[in-house]
Amino acid sequence: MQGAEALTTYSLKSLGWTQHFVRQLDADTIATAKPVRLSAIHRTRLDGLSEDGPVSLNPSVLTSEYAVGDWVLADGHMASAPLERATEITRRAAGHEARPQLIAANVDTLAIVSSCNEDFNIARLERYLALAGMSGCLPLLVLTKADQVEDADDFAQRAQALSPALPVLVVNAKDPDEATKLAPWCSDGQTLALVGSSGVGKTTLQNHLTGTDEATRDIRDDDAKGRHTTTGRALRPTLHGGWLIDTPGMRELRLLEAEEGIEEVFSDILEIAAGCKFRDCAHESEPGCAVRAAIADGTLDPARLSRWRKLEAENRHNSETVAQSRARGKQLNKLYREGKARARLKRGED
Ligand SMILES: Nc1nc2c(ncn2[C@@H]2O[C@H](COP(=O)(O)OP(=O)(O)OP(=O)(O)O)[C@@H](O)[C@H]2O)c(=O)[nH]1
Ligand SMILES: [Zn+2]
Repeated sequence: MQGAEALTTYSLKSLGWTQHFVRQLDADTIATAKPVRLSAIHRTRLDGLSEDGPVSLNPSVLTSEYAVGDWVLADGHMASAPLERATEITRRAAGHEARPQLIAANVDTLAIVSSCNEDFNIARLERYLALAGMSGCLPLLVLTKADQVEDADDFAQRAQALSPALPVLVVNAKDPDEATKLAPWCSDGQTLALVGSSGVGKTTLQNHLTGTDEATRDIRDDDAKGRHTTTGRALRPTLHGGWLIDTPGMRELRLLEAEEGIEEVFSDILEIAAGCKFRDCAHESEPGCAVRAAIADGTLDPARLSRWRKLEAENRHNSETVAQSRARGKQLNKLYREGKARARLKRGED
């Protein structure tokens, strides 16, 4: 390794290769397979990283079937279809058709970034948690701009109340030492992605984690390709032995078929609703409504109920306008269950 980035090689493990992918190969393939992790998807070409360094491959299926973070097997310059993903982040595509659009694959942890000020919004955090649940990624909550408020811990406590198991970090993203609090989630071949509103500090955190600032990043891209571009940088190595995925779509994720994720985040309400007299109770004016009773006796926060309603309504709206939603939904549910199982396994190992 001569310092030139193009010569850098990685072991499969450090690229994020796990048993999940090994299991998909038969005995013959394992010996000869050339696994490649995709780092950028172009119109007719795929960039990837292999044990032997960066490669450029020709797709064997539509390029829209591939996502940054996918694993493929290379046969010469030909890429196989993507291996079955461990996790999959999709969003509702812009425009009338509203197809599900792949954002990224095999992201281990989805960091939900919010600042400790105007941006802090419990309903939005719940949306992102639902999204993480649906994608199969483990959620991590990062509260930035701790240096700009007096009561950062208060924000952390309110966020923690969403789920006791949720890791919550409070940082001043501009401080490199504080940014390294995210290192455990992007070390040892682990892949991290950041979501959150504009201006909350995602770029600042990513630059610290990858050891680049915008200026040097631009210069390096000029050097490598002879033109100014950051498209090759969708999958970037961190200083800690892991990966960051940052695609344009990652920044504006919307809910898609997130029902299961919503159910998980609002499981307390669903448990209460199980006690309603009518199975299809709308919790409006029906007799024997356990949800309204819980609000009346103070066990359920009415604001939380209305956030749940809003999210459900929005999700229904999104889902109805999505063509192919059923097939995709089934596939997502499967991934979601696998992700949950994997998450449990991981927690057990800690
Ligand atoms: N004081 C303080 N400033 C911060 C912090 N995090 C980010 N900023 C500043 O907020 C501004 C926006 O930060 P970015 O990292 O560009 O935010 P972003 O989330 O990448 O925004 P988009 O690129 O629009 O998605 C910059 O001026 C940062 O220096 C923080 O924790 N404390
Ligand atoms: Zn009810």
